[in-house]
Amino acid sequence: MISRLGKKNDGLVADNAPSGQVRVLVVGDSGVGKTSLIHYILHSKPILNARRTVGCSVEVKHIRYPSSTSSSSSAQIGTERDFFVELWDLSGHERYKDCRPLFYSQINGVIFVHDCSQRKTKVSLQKWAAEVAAHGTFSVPMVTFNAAGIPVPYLVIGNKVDIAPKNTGSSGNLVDVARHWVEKQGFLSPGDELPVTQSFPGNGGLDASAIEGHLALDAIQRFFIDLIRRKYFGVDNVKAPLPGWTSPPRSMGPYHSRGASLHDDELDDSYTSSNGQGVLHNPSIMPQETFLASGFPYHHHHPTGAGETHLIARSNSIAKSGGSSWLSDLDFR
Ligand SMILES: Nc1nc2c(ncn2[C@@H]2O[C@H](COP(=O)(O)OP(=O)(O)OP(=O)(O)O)[C@@H](O)[C@H]2O)c(=O)[nH]1
Repeated sequence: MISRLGKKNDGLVADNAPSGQVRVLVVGDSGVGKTSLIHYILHSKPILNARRTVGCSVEVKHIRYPSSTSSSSSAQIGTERDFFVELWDLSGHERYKDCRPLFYSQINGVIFVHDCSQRKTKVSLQKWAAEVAAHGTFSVPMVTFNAAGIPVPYLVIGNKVDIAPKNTGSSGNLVDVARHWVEKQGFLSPGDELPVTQSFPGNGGLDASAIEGHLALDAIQRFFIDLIRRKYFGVDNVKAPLPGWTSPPRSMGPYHSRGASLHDDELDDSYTSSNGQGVLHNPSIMPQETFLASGFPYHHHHPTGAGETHLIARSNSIAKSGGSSWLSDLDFR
């Protein structure tokens, strides 16, 4: 990836080295799909064999800013800079509870993930928020603390909507869920037959291109760009809504004092985007608090033991160096 950086692009000269980096923690209970989500964010396609994370794994996404999703008013004419978004994928397993705080350092943003098919993972987000708030150090913290009790923006992503019990009028059956989603996209009218292929095991197959649009990648990109803007451009886009999202009236203010937590009823206060790509909650407090839904039909196997990804050596090196990350070579400030 690094070799691609520094190319001239439409007459705009980018620096030879990335201009900076933001760090995003991705937390939530074991098995909610954090690794799978990160893979999708990076590669725009579902992962084939998600493996349980050992300790912590870090993936890096390259973003060119101003990008096509940034607002023109914020763009600096004639400049285009490269940034890295570090996605720190923390194992949700209890056995790593004690070592996790080692990774809660210099955080620019947090993505909380829960599994829509298991309500307790949503309730757990309060615990996760408290853990990050108690042990984290934050880069460019806000003066006030938000609903999660942390001083940096966060996203909440409800994953596995494909297998979650629905309040959408469908039965919760995978094919029904896919039909509902395809209808929302405008690909199908109610009553039309859902095109299925034999490529998807178990249910006779679903069209992959329809499935793969279920996470609002654009909203996530905006979140990353907002973090970059906060850190490097001093722009705090607290109240600006994402384009294409409608917002119901809401009385809650943008921030809560420290000690506040993510409440279940807040997580339930949902509405749907006008482009139908996801579910977004709490619009009045965007982008500090943005709620998305995602889900892709997966094979269900979550290997343990021998199948685990082995990143513990890297994790240890972070511990030994007293918090200075092996990713420090990516921090080009
Ligand atoms: N049906 C469905 N399964 C999913 C989805 N996302 C992930 N999975 C499956 O859920 C299991 C766990 O996914 P992971 O991405 O490893 O979960 P994790 O949160 O990283 O888990 P830990 O590493 O233990 O913290 C895997 O079998 C995935 O294939 C989804 O959107 N829908």
